[in-house]
Formats: sequence, C-alpha cells, structure tokens
Amino acid sequence: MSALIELRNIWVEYGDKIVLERVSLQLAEGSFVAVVGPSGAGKSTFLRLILGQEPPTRGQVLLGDMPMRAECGPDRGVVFQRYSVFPHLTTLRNVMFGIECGQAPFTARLFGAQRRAARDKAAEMLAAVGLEHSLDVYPAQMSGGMQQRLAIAQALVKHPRILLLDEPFGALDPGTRLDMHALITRLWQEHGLTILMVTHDIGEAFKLGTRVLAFDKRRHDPHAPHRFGATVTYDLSLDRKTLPPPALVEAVGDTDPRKEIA
Ligand SMILES: Nc1ncnc2c1ncn2[C@@H]1O[C@H](COP(=O)(O)OP(=O)(O)OP(=O)(O)O)[C@@H](O)[C@H]1O
Repeated sequence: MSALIELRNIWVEYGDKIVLERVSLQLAEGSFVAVVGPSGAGKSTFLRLILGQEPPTRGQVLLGDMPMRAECGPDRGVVFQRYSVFPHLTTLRNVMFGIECGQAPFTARLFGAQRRAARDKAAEMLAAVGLEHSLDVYPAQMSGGMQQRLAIAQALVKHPRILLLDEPFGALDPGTRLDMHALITRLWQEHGLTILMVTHDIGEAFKLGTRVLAFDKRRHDPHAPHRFGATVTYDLSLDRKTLPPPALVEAVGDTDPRKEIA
C-alpha cells in the first residue's frame, strides 16, 4: 500500500518546551492507526499536524506527496470528528448543516433541489450510522451512543479520505462502546477510510487498529521536563488478533487489555 501521509523529522515546540521530537512516519492509505501514550505526550498535537492546524516547528508533513497547507480541511479529505452537535437542531438538521456550510459557506442555507439533495444525503448518512428512526430528535433527547453516532455522521457526510478521531468513545458505557467499535469498523471498511484514532484504552487500540503507535519521551531531564519531547516509542503493525507487549501496557499505564481482546 502507498503512503498517504508522511511525516519527516517533525518537531513541535512551544517556546522552550519541546512537545514532539524526531517523528518520522509513513502511514498507508486504508490503515486504521490507533495512537496511544500517556497524558501530555502530544497525541492530539500529532492529529492537529495531520489536520494542518498545527504547523511543525521543524520538519515536513506530506499528504499524498504534497506538503500540508495550513488548515487544509475537508477539501484535501481530512476531517476531524469533534463532538460538535448543535443542541437546537434536530439530528437531520445537524447533518444537513455540515453540507450547507460546505456548499454555501457564507449563508449556510441551500434552497430548492440543492436543499432536497442535502436532506437526502444527510438522511442516508444517518441511516448508515443507525439513526434512520431519529431524524427529528434533538441531541438532548438522545443517549451518549446516539450522540456519538450523530457526530460520526456529521464527519462522514464530508466524505473524508482521512478521518481523525480524538478519544471518540471515552465517555460511553462498555456496551455502547462495543456497538461503536462494530460501527466504526464497518464504516472504515465500507468507505475505504484511513483512520487515525487517539485512545487511552490500549485494548481498544489493539482491537480496532491495523497499526498501533505509542508516543512517549525517550529522554527525561528531571530538572527540566520540558527539554525533551515525545516521539514514537512503539510502532506495531497488526492483524487484529495481536496482543500488546506487556512493556507497552505498563508504559501507557492501562489495565490489562488482554482479557478484552481475547
Ligand atoms: N498551544 C499550546 N501552547 C503551549 N503548550 C501546548 C499547546 N498545545 C499543547 N501544548 C502542550 O503540549 C503537550 C501535549 O499536548 P497534547 O494535547 O497533544 O497531549 P495529549 O497526549 O493529547 O494529552 P491527553 O492525553 O491528556 O489529551 C501538553 O503538555 C500541552 O500542555
């Protein structure tokens, strides 16, 4: 498979604080990359680099051989799934709003045939995430899992090539989480997506990912913790049955994920 995203010797610094250092990676089209690491290791910063929202202090991010532009966004096929539903809009209107913003950036309003097409597309996307019977429901009337489905439909309606997920299922109960795992796996396969997902749950990373990246600091200065940044300390390509090495479980500080995967 070809590299869709390439990072060449990336450094991210804020003043004298080094957050990421020496990150060099190639990510293949169609992969499901799970990103783990301790809090503050720069996982969200890494996603923002891929989104073009965070310019590296040094190094280069390439998307399909082209240097990343600032705020490259949906036109280059990169979509960040945020929990960003509007409480005053129904499920259907929430998803239509994304289409309207894309097609009519100044007014966010479509009319006539264009509006009907947007409605049909939004309804189709909501059916894909299992919300076909909840088109006229407001977010406050929905469970956490339904709200997360809505947020995923909002992202997918932009037809991303690359979908960025930052701890998407962290707030869900275990049963709903399992449903969401099945859903995101199906959508990843059906839509031919490349997914980068940050998670604190190493079991989830090893269950869903085709590749697991762990970010952590290789070097520590106890007198100046900001002096060294995190980098990729584990890079594991998986079939979906691979178990995490015990050292990685310990590094991320998670509970034993092996039971969940088995
Ligand atoms: N704009 C900024 N200015 C200064 N420091 C920043 C800025 N953005 C992020 N940081 C710092 O960069 C480090 C990495 O942040 P980031 O959010 O990427 O970590 P993370 O691994 O996603 O953490 P968590 O798991 O807690 O979400 C943190 O120490 C954070 O305080």
